[in-house]
Amino acid sequence: MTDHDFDNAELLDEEFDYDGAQDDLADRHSLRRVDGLRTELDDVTEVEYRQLRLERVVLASVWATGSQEDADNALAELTLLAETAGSEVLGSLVQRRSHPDPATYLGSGKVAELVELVQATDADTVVCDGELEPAQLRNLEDRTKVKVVDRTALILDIFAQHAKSAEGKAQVELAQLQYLKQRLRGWGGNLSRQAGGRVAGGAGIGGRGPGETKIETDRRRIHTRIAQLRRRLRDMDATREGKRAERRRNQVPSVAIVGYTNAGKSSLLNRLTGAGVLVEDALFATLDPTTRRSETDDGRVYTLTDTVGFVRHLPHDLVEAFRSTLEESAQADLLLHVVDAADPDPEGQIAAVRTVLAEIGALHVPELLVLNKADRAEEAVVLALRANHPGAVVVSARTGEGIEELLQRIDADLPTPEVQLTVLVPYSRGDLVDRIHRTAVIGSLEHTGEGTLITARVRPGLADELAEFRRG
Ligand SMILES: Nc1nc2c(ncn2[C@@H]2O[C@H](COP(=O)(O)OP(=O)(O)OP(=O)(O)O)[C@@H](O)[C@H]2O)c(=O)[nH]1
Ligand SMILES: [Mg+2]
Repeated sequence: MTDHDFDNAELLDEEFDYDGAQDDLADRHSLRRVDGLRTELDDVTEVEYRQLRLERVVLASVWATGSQEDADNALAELTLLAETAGSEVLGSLVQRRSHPDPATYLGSGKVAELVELVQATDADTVVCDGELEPAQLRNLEDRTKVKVVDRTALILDIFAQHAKSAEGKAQVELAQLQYLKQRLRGWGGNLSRQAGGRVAGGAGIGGRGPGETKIETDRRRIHTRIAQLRRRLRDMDATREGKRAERRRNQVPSVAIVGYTNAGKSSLLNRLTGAGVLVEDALFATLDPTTRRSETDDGRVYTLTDTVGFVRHLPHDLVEAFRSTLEESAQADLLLHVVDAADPDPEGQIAAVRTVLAEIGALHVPELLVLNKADRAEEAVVLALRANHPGAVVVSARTGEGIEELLQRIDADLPTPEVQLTVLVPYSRGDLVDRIHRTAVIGSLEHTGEGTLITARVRPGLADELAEFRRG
């Protein structure tokens, strides 16, 4: 169940309750098994999300373009990703070269250093930045004698740990299977060769997905499973689309909160609506979209949706799997693009987010840039960002600074109702008057002997329903 599962009547008529999202964190750290995945295909597709096991990792990265600072930022982000996955980062190693080595990712001298680093730190996993070829992973495993995973596997692993709704879990499993499918040849044998070694358990990063050796024995079944997941996701999307259509019919404008992971999207939703959504200083805390209702000063209702954060080089399989979730943003009336102004590279984050927005066809939606964490950001950085992005609003979800201005900007940027009319609504139709209050911009309102006389700007759907009461 996602938070989308409310109906429109509820949306218009009731306040949302506290939804217990704060308990997410406790949930997330406990043992979980995905329901509904173990029916027909017991032997291959049983997916177990094991209890978070702290892994001892070292990071390896090839730095091809950009400044030293870019390289440092990239490594800091990889560290944060690894920690989010529950690992302890023991060391890292960066190599400057124009291309990764086709056989071993790092050049041979660096591979020798990596082997030493693994031994010296007693690490059990190497995480390489970027997306590696199966052969590169295999060769590095042969040399280091520990498990080697890439950035894509790491992100998939975080998503697997964080997925909560049935839809989110299905989406992550689909992405994991797509990723594994391309790497079957490279993985299975390699890991079984190492049976008895430290990686034999198959737990931890890259091992939390579908079991590799079993999968290798039946590739066809992966395809069956993928088809099944696709079907299931299509059905779920149909349900979601039904709700969206309902909202469109009632013409409730929607605002989607997008932005880089950890930018403060959930904090902002909480600040704007008191929603009680999980906030965590971790990457990809939010995977399931949460929708809350809000109101403009003149009482028009709109929805605010918080959704999964973006990251540089978001794995393509994940974007594909999460397409229907992400596409919600493409259908919004307004995007609040939240930026962490205290991040070392906010412009890089903005660019990465826009790349994903382009990929999901959301560039046509009006965007309001929100520079968040103003309480922590350096003034010079905020000034530079404002100069580059005129129209951006500076806020702090933490202190509340700028929130009033933001609300006003949302008001102003929401689509305004198009149809100007005067209606005389009989007292028996209080429901219509109520909807006018909630969706229209009211010019004047007067109680007369025959009913309520209202002059207002309303949206076309409501104008149609009011046709018989029009006086002008
Ligand atoms: N100092 C400061 N910290 C903030 C502010 N807004 C959010 N944070 C912190 O930033 C971290 C991430 O906040 P979230 O709201 O979970 O960010 P998110 O964008 O929803 O992150 P994901 O769901 O993981 O993509 C948390 O530790 C917040 O407390 C702010 O205005 N100032
Ligand atoms: Mg969030």
